[in-house]
Amino acid sequence: MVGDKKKPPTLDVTAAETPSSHATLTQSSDRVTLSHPSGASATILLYGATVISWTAHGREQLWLSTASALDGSRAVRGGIPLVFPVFGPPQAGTAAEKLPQHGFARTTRWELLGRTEAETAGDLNICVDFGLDSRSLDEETRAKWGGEFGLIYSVTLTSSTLETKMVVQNAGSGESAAFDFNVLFHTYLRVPDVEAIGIKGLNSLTYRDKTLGNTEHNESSTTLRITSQTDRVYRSAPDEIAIVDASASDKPLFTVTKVGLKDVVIWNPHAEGAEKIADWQPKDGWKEMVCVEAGSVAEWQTLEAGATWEGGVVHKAHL
Ligand SMILES: O=P(O)(O)OC[C@H]1O[C@@H](O)[C@H](O)[C@@H](O)[C@@H]1O
Repeated sequence: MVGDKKKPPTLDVTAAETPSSHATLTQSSDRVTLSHPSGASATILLYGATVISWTAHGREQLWLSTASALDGSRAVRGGIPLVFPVFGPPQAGTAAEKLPQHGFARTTRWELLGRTEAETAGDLNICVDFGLDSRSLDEETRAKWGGEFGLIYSVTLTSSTLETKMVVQNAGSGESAAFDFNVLFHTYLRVPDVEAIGIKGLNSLTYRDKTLGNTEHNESSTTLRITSQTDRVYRSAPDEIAIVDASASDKPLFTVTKVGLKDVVIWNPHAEGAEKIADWQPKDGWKEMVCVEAGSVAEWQTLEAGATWEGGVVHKAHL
């Protein structure tokens, strides 16, 4: 159950335009598109509340496979899929063991709750909220994970940023209602050339390398370069990660700023991984993307009955 206190006021989301600000929200049966007066935009599918497009500075900022299903038949390959309540393949012996990889949030249709607008530092913020709770899961999914939860997912667009924020509420009662969860924003950033980018902010962190049998390592470079298949979980990362163009004097491409989230996952399947992913197209699309995924995934987050957790990430596009 999504708590009423947290639930934003439901506005007239079908309104095509707000004349005073020239911000628009258009809605169809399967998606919502936000348009900002600067020309920036964001499109979110109700299926998985998956952001499938974010434009700023006149260009697409996210990578989306041209072979991705967008009809609700499987998780979207690209954009920003939501990972909840488990990250990766669930471990046997955990409460999430029967769930599919990355949980059910990305493969469940969410409810559109409403839209709000505000002005900060002279820029308009357009925010749209989506809700999902345990009562709206299908029987099969409910049988696989017992948590009584409410989620509110907010996507906020400004002229150059896209913020994604999640509120998790434990709607159960009694001591046995506590549940453990992981949450992660699986952002596929579009970059001009992945082998020319540098990722800054990870130096001296411990990471688990999934390409090396989940072994633990220490990051020794100040700038991570992607030269082969990369799949790493960096623990307790700093809140700001910079993605720069290392071939152009470290020109900033993106800044990813997390709030209330502990870890950062860096993933690029490279040629060998992309080949094995059925819905990955074009096959050499790995050259134009990098996943910089902020989340809390290295350890479980425990939420007691009645308690609320929140965390989010601001993606800033510099170009
Ligand atoms: O194919 P999926 O389920 O969307 O997952 C994509 C990738 O997601 C990343 O977050 C994981 O670290 C990778 O191990 C995984 O391959």
